[in-house]
Amino acid sequence: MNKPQDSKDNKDKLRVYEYAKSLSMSSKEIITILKRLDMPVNNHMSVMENEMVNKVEGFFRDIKANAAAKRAKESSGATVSSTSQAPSKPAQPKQQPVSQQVSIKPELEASGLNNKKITQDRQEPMNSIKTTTQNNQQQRPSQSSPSSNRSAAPSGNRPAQGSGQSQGSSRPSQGGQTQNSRPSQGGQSQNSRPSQGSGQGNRPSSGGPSRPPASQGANRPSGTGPSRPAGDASRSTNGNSNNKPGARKPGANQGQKRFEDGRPGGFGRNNNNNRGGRGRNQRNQPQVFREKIDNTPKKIIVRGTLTVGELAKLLHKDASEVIKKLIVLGVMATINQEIDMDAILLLAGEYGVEVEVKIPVEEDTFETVEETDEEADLLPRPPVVTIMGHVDHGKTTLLDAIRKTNVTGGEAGGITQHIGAYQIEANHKKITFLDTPGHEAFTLMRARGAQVTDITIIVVAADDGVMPQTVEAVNHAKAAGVPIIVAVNKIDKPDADADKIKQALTEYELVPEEWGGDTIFVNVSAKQRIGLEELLDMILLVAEVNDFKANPDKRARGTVIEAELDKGKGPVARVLVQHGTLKIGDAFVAGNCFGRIRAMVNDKGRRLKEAGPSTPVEITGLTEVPLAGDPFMVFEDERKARAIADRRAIKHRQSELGANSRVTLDDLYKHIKDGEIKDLNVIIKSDVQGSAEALKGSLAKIDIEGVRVKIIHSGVGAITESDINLASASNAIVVGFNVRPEPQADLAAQQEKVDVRMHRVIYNVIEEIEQAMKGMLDPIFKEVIIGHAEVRNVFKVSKVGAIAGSMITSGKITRSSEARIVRGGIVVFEGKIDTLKRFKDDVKEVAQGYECGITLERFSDFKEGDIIEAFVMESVER
Ligand SMILES: Nc1nc2c(ncn2[C@@H]2O[C@H](COP(=O)(O)OP(=O)(O)OP(=O)(O)O)[C@@H](O)[C@H]2O)c(=O)[nH]1
Repeated sequence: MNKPQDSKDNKDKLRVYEYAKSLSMSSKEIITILKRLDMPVNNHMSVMENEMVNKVEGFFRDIKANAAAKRAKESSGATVSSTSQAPSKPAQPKQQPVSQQVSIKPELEASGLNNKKITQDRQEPMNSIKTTTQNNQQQRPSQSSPSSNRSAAPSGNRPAQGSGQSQGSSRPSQGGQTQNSRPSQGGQSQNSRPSQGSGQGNRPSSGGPSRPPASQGANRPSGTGPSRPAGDASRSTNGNSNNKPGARKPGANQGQKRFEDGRPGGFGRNNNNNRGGRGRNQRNQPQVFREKIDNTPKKIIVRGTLTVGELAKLLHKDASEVIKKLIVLGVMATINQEIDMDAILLLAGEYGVEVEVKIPVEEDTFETVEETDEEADLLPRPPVVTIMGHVDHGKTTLLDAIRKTNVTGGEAGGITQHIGAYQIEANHKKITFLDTPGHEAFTLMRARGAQVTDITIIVVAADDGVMPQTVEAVNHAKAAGVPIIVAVNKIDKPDADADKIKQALTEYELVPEEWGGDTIFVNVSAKQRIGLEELLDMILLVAEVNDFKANPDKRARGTVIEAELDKGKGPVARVLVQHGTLKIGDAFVAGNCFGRIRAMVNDKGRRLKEAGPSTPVEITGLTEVPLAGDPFMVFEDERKARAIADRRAIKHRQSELGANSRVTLDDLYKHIKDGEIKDLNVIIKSDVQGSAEALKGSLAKIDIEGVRVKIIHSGVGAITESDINLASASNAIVVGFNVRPEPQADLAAQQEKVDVRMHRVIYNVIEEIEQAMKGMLDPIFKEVIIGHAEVRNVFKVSKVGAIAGSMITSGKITRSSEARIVRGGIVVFEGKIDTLKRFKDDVKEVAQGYECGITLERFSDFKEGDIIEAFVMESVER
């Protein structure tokens, strides 16, 4: 076994890299620290003198004073803990050089219980660990270096030395404790450390014996273990092994118990220092262990993966203890390794700790993140209703009638304010109505990604009938998947014919309940206020069926309904709170703007302190004016809100420049192939109803490899902005048959990048769509170079610009080809050939070996020596 001298030798051999390894640190880090401490060090092979180790330890101690105290506390009395540990770590191939089977603690050994090798299988199930850089964890004290260091320090600085101590008895300095701790050392003594690692053979001898085994084991508070990898080490020691690292590790200490002061029992083998002293004392004196206080938290909050160290901290555990547990669970991880959520949950479960997983939302694009709430947190919320219908059918009158008749008693005195939406109460339940009737606003919002409406009311004048905008409204509501209630209005009129309306709407799949369908029809007179209550009842019924709920107990999210710059108040936004509760003082982002809620007013002109789900409010406190349909969300503070708004603004500008994601016939095939599209949404506008119907019928028959055409709207007349909005909101293309887009629609189509196709022959429409679905639409063009010319002279001619007197050096140049100017290998211009002349005559082409004069469109900066490369675009099969 180890003799003191041996250990000493070993000591001397401790290298920076070994020391670093023992601390789970990189050599570079240790070197940096040494340099900072003015210690002489060259590279990772430099020898770590005691003094150096001491200094490093001291350094860590200083900066980790708190952690040290904590750890010390924990480490104190523990009893030998789980057997678990010791597994060999097969899992980490990288690191583990040799098959290491770590033997278990001495005690166990003695009892003949250990020596279990933990096999890989154990680990297989959860190989969650992402990185495997380190060596054996066991040896590595999870603890971060500091801790280990600390321990090490006492022990005499060399972690490795531990073994020496192990002997404990023999080595005074070591303070018995350690014995195990540094197996490696032990090993070393005999062989050099490294070697030892592997060779257990040696170890045993050295280490084994040296270890006062059992006894020590006994002493060793396993508790300590945690903090010190040593604990592990010790185990290993016994057994054997690998320990190289272990050896160095301060771990050694671990083996030891910690003193009350929290320090590891020292080993300090060599050292003369107090620590060493202590170590000795330790042995001789009755050791006072601290009682272990279980300060395990009941619940921890996890936001994604954690490193072992971070998890240990959250659990108020020593990292090495956590590492051990993980090993038992089949996860090999070192302190700095990240473990995934499964492993976190498993480990927390081991400690009986509840885990709340809070994955942070992708905050910059918060509107795309769907928050899921616990069912228990959800409370019913008022439905949000939009009224749509044909012009003059009474939408505004109906909205006003509802607003006036159903103001709650307490708020009757309030002055009605236009804030984009209002709330009424019917049967003690609230209903929110959006103030802007019509499907244009509805679909515009939807095109901007905002889905605020829960229920739509389609108003149809009983004296007029189903009109084009009625149909549009129905299609817009259907495209949005929002439930429809039909309000047959103006039934007070003598020529009102409600049944005619019902009949007409059956064509659009709106069949009244009394006729066996599932659409609710209510006869009303907005003007005479007839049937309003029934209408409200029906709204509440639909709301109940759909079970609209929200969690009021979280930060607010919603949508901007309107916004404007008010002369007195500055930027104001009318927002509909959809989730959570909005409060005065909340910092928020609305679209690309941000602010802090200065004041909130409801539709009755009342100031509110907070607004829950489905509540429309007008807010001030914005820095800029957002857009209708912009998403709105509250953030922790204004600084964060500003940063997010800024990033959104930048991204918005970038995406405006970039390509759009809307489907077009040109890229339809790609979308189909990628499985992104199952239906091709089409809007048809035609000159007469007959052709629209004919087109609809023909397109409906198309079915190419399971992909079908879905007509989401068809109508007669020019293509309107509303059609474009619907297309944009529904990712549809627009087919115009014998019609043209209105100027506004044209503009909107360009802006929204909606594909609009105009045709005069039905067959062409069908063929084009079929071809697009098959990916055979347009030919692909490829460039074919037809010749080169070299510029020999440049003539400047007023009015004409520059003429390049050139020699055709290869192929030919034609008048209809395109050309690029190549100067020194760099293309300086590309464009069309303007003129091609031989002497004074325009020619169609000039062949190789002839001279000619060439001018290009919009280019006159020829230089002698330029190469003119002529090319044409030729179509190729897809
Ligand atoms: N007799 C009768 N007239 C009504 C009724 N509802 C609305 N009106 C009248 O119909 C006309 C149009 O009503 P609005 O409420 O402006 O119709 P609208 O659908 O909002 O019209 P736009 O805003 O132009 O789309 C007005 O003159 C109303 O007075 C009703 O129930 N009975």
